[in-house]
Amino acid sequence: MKIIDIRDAVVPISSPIRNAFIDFSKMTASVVAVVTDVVRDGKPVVGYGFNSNGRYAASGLLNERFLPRLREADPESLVNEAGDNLDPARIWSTMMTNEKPGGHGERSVAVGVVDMAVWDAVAKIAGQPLYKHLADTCGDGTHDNSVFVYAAGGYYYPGKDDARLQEEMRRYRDMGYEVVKMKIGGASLEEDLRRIEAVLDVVGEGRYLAVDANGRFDLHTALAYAEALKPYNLFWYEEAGDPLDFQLQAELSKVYPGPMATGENLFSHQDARNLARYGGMRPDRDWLQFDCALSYGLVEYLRILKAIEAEGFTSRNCVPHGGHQLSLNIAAGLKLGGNESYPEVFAPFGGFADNIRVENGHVGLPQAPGIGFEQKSALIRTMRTATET
Ligand SMILES: O=C([O-])CC(=O)C(=O)O
Ligand SMILES: [Mg+2]
Repeated sequence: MKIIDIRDAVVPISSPIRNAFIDFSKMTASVVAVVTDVVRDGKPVVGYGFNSNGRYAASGLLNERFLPRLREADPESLVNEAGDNLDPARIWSTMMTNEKPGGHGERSVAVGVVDMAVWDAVAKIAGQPLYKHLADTCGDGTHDNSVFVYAAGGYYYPGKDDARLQEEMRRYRDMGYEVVKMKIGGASLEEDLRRIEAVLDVVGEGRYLAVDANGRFDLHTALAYAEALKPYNLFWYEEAGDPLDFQLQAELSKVYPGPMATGENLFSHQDARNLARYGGMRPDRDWLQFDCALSYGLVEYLRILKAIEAEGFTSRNCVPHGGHQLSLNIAAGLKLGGNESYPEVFAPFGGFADNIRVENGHVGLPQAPGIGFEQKSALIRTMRTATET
């Protein structure tokens, strides 16, 4: 078998929302389709990928470096020993030929989007949902039947007052989510505390609310928020400071007793290991949010899991950023702590299969082969139209 075509496109995932650091008015994503010569149900198997959210489309990197390397490679060098399926690790190494280590930048996004499409194709060719394939080939042979998910939203946008924020959170709870997440750090501490209390009026207790500062704070501000947030006993306090400021994170963990979360802007197993080593993160309560789609894909995520396990964490510490179905499959197949979900933002990329409801804060998984894009009609339509497949 072989890859016969790889197509990429840029799609908007823009909206007027704002976190503490950026607005999403011009946000884009890359979509990639890997077309194979394998036929299932009378049609060629096509794997799809996209690059999560928060980083812009990587078309320059894809078209100048990573896709030409795959197109120029001997097709046989990209398949497994048996020659009956793609080999994600070999494809990864081919893409990374002549790339120096370190300074991961955003090439990890370009590699990540292709890697997602490759795994989708691999599971479709294997005739299994990806979570089952992962459990069998990279896990312990068993998988979780449902995954903890929380509803991420609570953005700042023009004209949004506390009543609108409360309505949004009420909708998430009505959809079956228990834990909701809101943005902080885009307003004064006083205003954010008022917003937090408004949401607590809806969800009842701090353990149902996570807050996300998107790396906005210096140490002084991070500590001031920590002090103010402490009494609420929140689900977590996320990305207080710059993603690479491990000392800030470590200082914070000395004074903030509640759970903290970070890692969505670390894009390699080396960076993940540094966070685990030097960031003061506590395996008994903290959460690691590496997003495989932004960080060289699932091939690299397997290395990330190994690296953090060597530092005392387990896969259950991981609740990836991004709200996408690849992480959902990883969460079920490799037994992570859960997955993010965006019920109302980043459409059609946020959210899960159309016909699977969230119940008691957990979501089930589709049975169809692949990652499950075909079970989310608006998303597969967007991907097919963009790549004309
Ligand atoms: O607003 C964003 O960039 C998304 C984010 O941090 C998250 O989902 O945790
Ligand atoms: Mg975040």
